[in-house]
Amino acid sequence: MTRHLKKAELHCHIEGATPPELALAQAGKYGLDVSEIIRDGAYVWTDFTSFVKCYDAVASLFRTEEDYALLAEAYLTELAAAGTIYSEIIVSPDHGNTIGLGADAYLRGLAAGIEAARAKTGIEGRMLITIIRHMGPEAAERTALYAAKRAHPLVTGFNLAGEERMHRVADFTRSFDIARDAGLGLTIHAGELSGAFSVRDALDHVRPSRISHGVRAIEDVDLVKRIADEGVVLETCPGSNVALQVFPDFAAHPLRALRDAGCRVTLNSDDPPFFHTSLLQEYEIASQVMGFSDAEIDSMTRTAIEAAFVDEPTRTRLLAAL
Ligand SMILES: Nc1ncnc2[nH]cnc12
Ligand SMILES: [Zn+2]
Repeated sequence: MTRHLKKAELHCHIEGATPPELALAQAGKYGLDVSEIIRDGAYVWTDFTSFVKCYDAVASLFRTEEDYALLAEAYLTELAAAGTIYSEIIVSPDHGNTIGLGADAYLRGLAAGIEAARAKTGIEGRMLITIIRHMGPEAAERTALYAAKRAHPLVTGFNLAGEERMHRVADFTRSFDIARDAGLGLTIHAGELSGAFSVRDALDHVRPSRISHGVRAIEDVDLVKRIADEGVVLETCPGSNVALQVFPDFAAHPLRALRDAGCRVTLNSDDPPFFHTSLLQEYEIASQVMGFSDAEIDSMTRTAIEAAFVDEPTRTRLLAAL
């Protein structure tokens, strides 16, 4: 049991945290048919491509500042009930723009939800603006310029998500330069759908302090050593990886091997209801299926706080809370 352990996560896509019941309520609110994407109370997808389609359809059910506030508050309140003291949500102002809400209102709504959850439970939250690979480098640069304006103080980081098999990290270096110059923390989805070369690309071209997933680095022993030597933090999401068949099962997942090789690893939920998981369940899997001790799990939580994109007084306070 890990319910008694304090928890922290660095990697959850906020629209991907929508429970199907909330998606159904949102669809009812706007009179929309979601029978193509929700069946028997579960999201319908079969591979990464259909997952992204389903994700985008769910995102389109959130149309106002209040909708986004409700989503963030509900998610963070659930996390806090499971003992979570810190969460970074990955946000996409492009979704706000697509729906006609606009990026500022999108962030304001999410921030209101984070603040409401903090007021109720004490959980601390931050937002990482993401660019999306399959939307291409030009769209990414526009989003980076928007992120650099620091539209909300709770925006502290910058990520690259989306279809990893499209484009190379080198295509997005300008975006990352813009985000870095604005003082945002950097992380990149790599080594999830593509192999070790993709992680190497991210480290060579951007040098982020963290890699989102990074688990397929295990295919290259020299790269694993480099990650360990350079102290790069891996935001691992085992439940997501098994759901997307990156690995056939938890026994084949490299979390233990990466940790044993000296890599700094953390536990994360990614898109929890899509992958039939939750942060609590990721902790449970680490404990009950992968056999990590409570002390080993605590050290992953500590690593998450050490690598969090927060100011130093907040980090000190969070570390003291562990
Ligand atoms: N697991 C994932 N990988 C890449 N992009 C994503 N966007 C939402 N979930 C994602
Ligand atoms: Zn992700």
